[in-house]
Amino acid sequence: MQQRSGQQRPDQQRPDQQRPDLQRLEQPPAPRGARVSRRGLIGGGAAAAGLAGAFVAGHASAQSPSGTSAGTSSYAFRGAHQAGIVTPAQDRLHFAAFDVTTGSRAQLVALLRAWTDAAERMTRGLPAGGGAVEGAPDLPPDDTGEAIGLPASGLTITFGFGPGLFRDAHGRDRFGIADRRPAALAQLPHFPGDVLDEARSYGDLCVQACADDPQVAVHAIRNLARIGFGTVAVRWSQLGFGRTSTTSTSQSTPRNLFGFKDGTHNVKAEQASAVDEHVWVAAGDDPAAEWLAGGSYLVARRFDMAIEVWDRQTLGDQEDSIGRTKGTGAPLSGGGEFTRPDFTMAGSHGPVIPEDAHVSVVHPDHNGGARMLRRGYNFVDGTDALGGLNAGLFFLAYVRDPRTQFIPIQAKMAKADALMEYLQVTGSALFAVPPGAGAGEHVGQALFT
Ligand SMILES: C=CC1=C(C)c2cc3[nH]c(cc4nc(cc5[nH]c(cc1n2)c(C)c5CCC(=O)O)C(CCC(=O)O)=C4C)c(C)c3C=C
Ligand SMILES: [Fe+2]
Repeated sequence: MQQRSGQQRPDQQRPDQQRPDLQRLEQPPAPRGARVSRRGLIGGGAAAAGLAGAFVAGHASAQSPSGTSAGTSSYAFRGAHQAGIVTPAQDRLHFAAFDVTTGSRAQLVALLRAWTDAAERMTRGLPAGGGAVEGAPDLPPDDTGEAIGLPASGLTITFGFGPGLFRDAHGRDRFGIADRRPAALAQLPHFPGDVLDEARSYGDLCVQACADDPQVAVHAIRNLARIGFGTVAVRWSQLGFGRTSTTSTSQSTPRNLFGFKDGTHNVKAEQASAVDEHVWVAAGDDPAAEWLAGGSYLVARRFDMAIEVWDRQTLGDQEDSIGRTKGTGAPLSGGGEFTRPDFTMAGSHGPVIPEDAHVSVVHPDHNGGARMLRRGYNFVDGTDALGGLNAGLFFLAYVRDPRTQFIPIQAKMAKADALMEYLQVTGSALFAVPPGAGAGEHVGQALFT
């Protein structure tokens, strides 16, 4: 780590903000055999369910939910862009990468159609199919049932396509779409500090399910995996909690497991021109892949944190590694959380924000203006053999072009970022995220027509 500046830091100006507690709703028990939706079970019957459904269709959008509390809100599945990108980041994540196990293009397209239908239903708070308990007793139910009685919980389901969908490991065109592969969709390079586990990396398809209730997110992935049986197989999945980003100015900034506010200076939904410039692929960006216009690229990287080592560092060293104060998230050059960092301000041993501080290394001013929409989550996957936490940050970022917005910054981080001393990357993947599905379309339809 770079020499500490030793300078007294300017006062912190903004009080710390607390995240509001999740509101949970008390659910009445479901009458046995009743033919009502998940929403019906919480809303007092089928009439309420119908009303709620109409409200969803009429008013919800990917950014603006219908409903008033975290539990009952829902986001429209269909639209120009997929939900779950600029949508205010929900508190829980279940992310899954799938390998396609069929060689049949028709089966793959049928799966995308079935996934679209199920995703649209589940994001409205409905079962994945007709219902968990409404079907014939001699058939497996077409919904697994663990979300009966739970509201939509702000669920969004976002689909992506990995490089392997276009050509297999032997270079074969699997589904007649190889010539439509976006030029930027290749496996990410190996970065110094990557200790990749193949079983936590790559994938032909991905599904990001975000919700305010973990059971709703898990239910979504489980049912999509069930629907895909015989066509896809789960390659890996990751649970996350405590979003580590704000994607809307309406949200307070959460904290990562290093204890620092994360997501302060992010691309946010309300900044329409920044979203257009840095997140959405535009028509003409890639002539071979016009189907991706209105979509984005998703970088997924699992960062294991050396939590116990970090916890033994002094507060000053932790703050120097980040370049911001731990309390308010203000830059070390002073002001409040949203004050612009002054990288030229001198301390007694160099700049007051050290040159190897994370925010200095990754700041757009030091990276040709490159920005990204970060949407990561904390994870704790139990403890290791020594009793240390298997914990970290599941980094998710949406960019218009990973070759200019992610790869150079990650490469620079790997070489020059003080934070990397406490991080190891154990999983990595890149996906092209198609635009939103219009009425009657399945997700990714333009790629197959
Ligand atoms: C390659 C991109 C990035 C990776 C990988 C990354 C990992 C990572 N970041 C933190 C903690 C923080 N990051 C913060 C800001 C920040 N991070 C990136 C990029 C990557 N981070 C950017 C572009 C920014 C914004 C910089 C700016 O414009 O000012 C912050 C500060 C608060 C904030 O602005 O969000 C923290 C804290 C961890 C722990 C981590 C991997 C585990
Ligand atoms: Fe960061």
